[in-house]
Amino acid sequence: MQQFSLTSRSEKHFPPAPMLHLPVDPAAPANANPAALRDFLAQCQALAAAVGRSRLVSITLEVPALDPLAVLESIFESGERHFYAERPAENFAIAGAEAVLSFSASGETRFADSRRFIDETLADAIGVGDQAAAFSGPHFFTAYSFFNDTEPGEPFESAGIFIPRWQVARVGDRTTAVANFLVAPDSPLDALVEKVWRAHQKFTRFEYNVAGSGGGSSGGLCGTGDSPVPHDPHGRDAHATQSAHAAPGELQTRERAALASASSTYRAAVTRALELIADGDFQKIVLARAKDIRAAEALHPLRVLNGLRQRFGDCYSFSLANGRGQSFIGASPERLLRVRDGRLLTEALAGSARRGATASEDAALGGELLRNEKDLREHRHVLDSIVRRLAPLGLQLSFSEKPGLRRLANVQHLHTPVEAALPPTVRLLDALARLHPTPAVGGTPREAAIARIRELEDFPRGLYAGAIGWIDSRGGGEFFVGLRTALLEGDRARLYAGAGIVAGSSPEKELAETELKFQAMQTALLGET
Ligand SMILES: C=C(O[C@@H]1C=C(C(=O)O)C=C[C@H]1O)C(=O)O
Repeated sequence: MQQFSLTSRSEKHFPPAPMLHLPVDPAAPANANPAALRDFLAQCQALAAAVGRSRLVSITLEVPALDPLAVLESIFESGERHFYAERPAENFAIAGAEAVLSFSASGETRFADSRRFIDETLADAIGVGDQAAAFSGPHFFTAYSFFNDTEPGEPFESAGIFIPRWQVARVGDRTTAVANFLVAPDSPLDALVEKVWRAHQKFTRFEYNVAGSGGGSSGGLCGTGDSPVPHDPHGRDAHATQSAHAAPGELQTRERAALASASSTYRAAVTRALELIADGDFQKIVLARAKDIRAAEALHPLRVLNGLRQRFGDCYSFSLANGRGQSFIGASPERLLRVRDGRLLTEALAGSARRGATASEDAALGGELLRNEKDLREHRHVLDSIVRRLAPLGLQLSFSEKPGLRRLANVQHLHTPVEAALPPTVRLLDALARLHPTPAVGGTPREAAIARIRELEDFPRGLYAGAIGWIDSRGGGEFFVGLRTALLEGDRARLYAGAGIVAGSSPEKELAETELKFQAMQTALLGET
């Protein structure tokens, strides 16, 4: 794997140089053999020699139907990076693993630096295969933490990007496989041919590994019974621990005390935020909690994910592994941004209520939410911010004046989709840099609220409420917000949930809302709670 450094060999090219495509059909019988592959790679090597540096080569192939999650689970190794995202209601899933090229950045320039890395990588990339196929070509799997900077020792960088060695994606009933590799002017050609040919064979006749996919479980309760002291991946005291060796609902006394104290810490933070709102420091702030739990055995991120994708069909079920044994998983309801065919899609999602047990209770709760002045105000802050932040880019946004409802298995939200044509001069990352973090997860005014989040929360957010997604070689891509999530390491999980606070919010109700939001992940990790 190569780590990219910003050497600025090319000045900012605008618009970016398109990726070079060679007119070779890798699926044609004449090409699908090692000798033809060798010729092709020799050609790539000549192109690498011409510029005096390695070139990223990306081969796209349509393959027989595959489930990308099953492929990733079959090949899963905890020492490798991976990215997985699926939204069943939109009928797509994408998986990628093993970094061929990676990049990280931090601070306020992280979006601009990422853009430069992507442009420079694509300027040197060579692609073959069906470019019209969905998810063809190299993809930049990307994660931005909530804050511009992360704290030392956090498992994910403040901006982390990788291009996977292999990628499998499904849209409807079509599956594409992409192999990416670097060809250096002096790469040993035979070894390269062998490696790429093996990958080709593997994905055209993929066999799932049903028995041993890495051990661990998607849940189960802890049986070790000793210390409920949380393992804290960030080296701080955790908010609350649910060491789940007790049956759900039967918390030990110490655990109950820890949960009660976490609850009162949260209520106190909300009360303080309400004072700051009354003082005019800001109008909205989103305050979150972290909850640490422990399972009976190692938690396998992809097995947990299988439960999430089944229960939350209209969310992004995702897993991001850092290759050092930690993964960040979730079922996020919130699209931050999608860019496709010159159109940008984003949304305001804020204002929450529980689901009802019956159709009439559910409809009544939804109706109340749609009329609730406090929730509508909370929602409006997000919509206004999206409009304010995107307007300077010259976007003409269209959205409806009144929000609708997004109904998830455990909770319902006020929802307003926002759409615009993207001017050719505006890039996905320009829009993302302006949108993130929206007041759905930060606050308004942005800077004043965000500064207080660090003060009022006593755990690092990391990727919680961050921006996670991918960018393709044509400038399209999709990002969602890191919500309804957990950070997994071995048998430990840290769950995150927050709620928007505005004048009129009640500490008790906000606490209940975070419990509701924890539920999705807690159930996926430990079974019914
Ligand atoms: C902050 C979270 O969710 C966000 C906050 C919401 C709210 O305050 O009503 C609703 C949806 C999300 O935008 C979370 O899930 O942790």
